[in-house]
Amino acid sequence: MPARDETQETPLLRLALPKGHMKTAVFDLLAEAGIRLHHGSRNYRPKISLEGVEVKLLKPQNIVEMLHLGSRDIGFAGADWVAELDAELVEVLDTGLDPVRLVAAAPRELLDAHDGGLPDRHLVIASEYVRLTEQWIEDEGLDASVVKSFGATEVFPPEDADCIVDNSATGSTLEANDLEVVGELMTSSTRLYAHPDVLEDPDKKEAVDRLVMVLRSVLEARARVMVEVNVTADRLDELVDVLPCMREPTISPLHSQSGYAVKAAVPRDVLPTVIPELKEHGGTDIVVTSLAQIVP
Ligand SMILES: Nc1ncnc2c1ncn2[C@@H]1O[C@H](COP(=O)(O)OP(=O)(O)OP(=O)(O)O)[C@@H](O)[C@H]1O
Ligand SMILES: O=P(O)(O)OC[C@H]1O[C@H](OP(=O)(O)OP(=O)(O)O)[C@H](O)[C@@H]1O
Repeated sequence: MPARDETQETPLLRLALPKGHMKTAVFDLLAEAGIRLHHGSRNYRPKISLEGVEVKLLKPQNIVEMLHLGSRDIGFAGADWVAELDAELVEVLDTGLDPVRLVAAAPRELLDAHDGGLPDRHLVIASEYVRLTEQWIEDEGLDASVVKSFGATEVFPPEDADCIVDNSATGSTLEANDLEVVGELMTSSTRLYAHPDVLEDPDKKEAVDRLVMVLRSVLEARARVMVEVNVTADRLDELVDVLPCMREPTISPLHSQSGYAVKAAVPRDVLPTVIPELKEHGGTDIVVTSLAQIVP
């Protein structure tokens, strides 16, 4: 472990936040959870509004290494780099943010010339993910060697490699370079990882659990909306039957006994079917509102 400045107060948690692709979504998540960060554009040590937490911005690959070495306690990183670096970390939260697929891809021309598959000869595969690529070569029983890339992997074929292994989000970089997916090694997303020892320390564990709870509450709230609907007493039961909710809906009598107001946190993606169904089952005055946080 690197030398520590003993004159500085030891933080309870040393948190690593990602620079690069994953930064925006992670910073938005923290902001929605009410966690403020103060930093200048070139300052990699922002101040965080969580007592006892010290923050540093690092590239995700380095976050995995620092967590593995134990010089950081918790940090956000992609599952792909945790797998590539074979790091023994504990995943404490999968945010599901910035999902990517780690894929093998080859030039369309090459595949077309070999009945849609890879040629049966020695292949050169370019990738930043050398370990995972070597594992894939073994799993697929290929005769291949890996050339390590440091970005711009898609430009290697056809002259400098036969195919590539790289992450793909929208697929537009593969498309722009005439590459077609021939295999999927894994899927990845932004996750919060901890060094195993952190969870053995009760104070640190409590701080991690609290952070995970508030972040999860934001993710949960993003996936749901609050639906409020009025209904007459004779149709209450049939309306409640078509209303998906977390546990039981809240039912309140309307003024002058004219019916009920029903309220439930509903998964956002069922709205297109649920709203018409509520109307069909006697619902009126339907109001849908966004949620900020849900703690079950
Ligand atoms: N659209 C995306 N493109 C690339 N990596 C992404 C994307 N979305 C999420 N990630 C994840 O981000 C991590 C890599 O982050 P990073 O910002 O360092 O990417 P990079 O390609 O090395 O960036 P840079 O182009 O700045 O070198 C990986 O875990 C990867 O899975
Ligand atoms: O599927 P897409 O939405 O096109 O995104 C995936 C691409 O984005 C990243 O590249 P980046 O722009 O970071 O350049 P790099 O390869 O040089 O790191 C990644 O390495 C892929 O090449």
